[in-house]
Amino acid sequence: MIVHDVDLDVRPHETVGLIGPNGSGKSTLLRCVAGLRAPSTGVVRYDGEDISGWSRRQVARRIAFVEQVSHADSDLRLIDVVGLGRTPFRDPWRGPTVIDRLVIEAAVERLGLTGLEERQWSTLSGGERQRAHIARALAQQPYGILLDEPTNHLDVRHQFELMELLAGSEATVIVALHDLSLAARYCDRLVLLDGGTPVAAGTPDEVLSRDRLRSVFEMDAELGTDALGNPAVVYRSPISAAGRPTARRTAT
Ligand SMILES: Nc1ncnc2c1ncn2[C@@H]1O[C@H](COP(=O)(O)OP(=O)(O)OP(=O)(O)O)[C@@H](O)[C@H]1O
Repeated sequence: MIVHDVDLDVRPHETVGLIGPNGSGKSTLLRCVAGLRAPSTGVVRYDGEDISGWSRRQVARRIAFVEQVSHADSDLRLIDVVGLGRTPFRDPWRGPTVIDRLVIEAAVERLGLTGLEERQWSTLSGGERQRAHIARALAQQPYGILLDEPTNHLDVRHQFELMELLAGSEATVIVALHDLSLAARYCDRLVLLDGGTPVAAGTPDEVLSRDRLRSVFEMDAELGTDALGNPAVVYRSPISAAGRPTARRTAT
């Protein structure tokens, strides 16, 4: 495959949401942008520079990538995992500098992980591990952060805190999300993938039309606002194979 015809220009400091159904190509596209997967055609450029010949270290000095899966079987402590974010900048023959320590400490605090620094990785909950990976990405002090479903293990409060952190960050952010309301509320722009191809890009209002929610997500739904005036997708029901909503009762 797997992803094709992508022409995506992400501007500095922008928060771009990648949305699309399961298997639509979000993770694959993120891996290409992260330099972990070479596109068979086309190029990935950071600030106009083709990254195809770059080392992992060169990429990691610019971009942090928070992938979806995180293994539990590690004997590292949380602070060691967050500290990995400093690796691209570190002299391999020296220990962490004072700056490294301060940056790591700030990232731990930012993700609400203070007090868990010494905990073994295997004893952390899924959400704590996910937040530690995001702290590791912040410790990298990157120009850009790529995140693949970073809210999937987080409780509601941490989901919102993370999205506020990303939207308010100086870094350029590309984040794959399944939660369309979070995407609409916090992303400047959305790119909608379907079958490996971007089928729409623009502001949440432009992208999340009722027709697209129907044709791409197979949901009878629409983008509106919640009681507080924030963007929110209201779902009525899945669309059946016959093209009609399946639920008898529909939410308003
Ligand atoms: N290494 C691979 N070899 C063959 N097919 C692959 C490979 N990696 C991914 N795919 C396929 O490419 C398609 C896109 O996968 P991808 O993981 O990018 O989707 P996604 O939008 O991130 O999905 P999800 O929402 O389920 O996480 C899927 O059909 C997947 O099965």
